[in-house]
Amino acid sequence: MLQKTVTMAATKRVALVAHDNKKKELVAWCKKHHKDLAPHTLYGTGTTGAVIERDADLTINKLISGPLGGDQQIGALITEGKVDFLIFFWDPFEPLPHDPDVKALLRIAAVWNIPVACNPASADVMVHSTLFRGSFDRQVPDYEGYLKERLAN
Ligand SMILES: O=C(CO)COP(=O)(O)O
Repeated sequence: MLQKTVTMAATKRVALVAHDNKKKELVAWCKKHHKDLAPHTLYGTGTTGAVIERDADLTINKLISGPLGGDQQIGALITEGKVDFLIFFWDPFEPLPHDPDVKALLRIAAVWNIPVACNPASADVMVHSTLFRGSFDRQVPDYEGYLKERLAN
């Protein structure tokens, strides 16, 4: 796959998502990192976003609730180049009716080389990294090049 480089701005776009059994853990993590998160643009699936706003006092651009398509909305934002980091505390113990959407979000994050944190430890590493705090270059699929190649065949 052809790749191109994008440079992330100092203000990051961070998507926050947690399954029901993980929401308390994510809220606690958001409170702990309030200062790290507050300057950035934050997105969240519907319930996660509302709970973070209510309990961690952060402003979240709230999408629709996960089981109704919120994971897919975050995936769409990723393909549009509008998300830089994904913090997704998914539940490793419980199958969910929208498991295909969860899998699709994790897949599209891998396709677009999005840093993903799935638990508090990996999210700690993420926000403490110099890459989160400064600007950084990331390789992403070169869609125009990809399309040109597909049309030539
Ligand atoms: O189900 C989710 C992610 O798969 C999260 O959705 P809610 O934030 O609406 O609970």
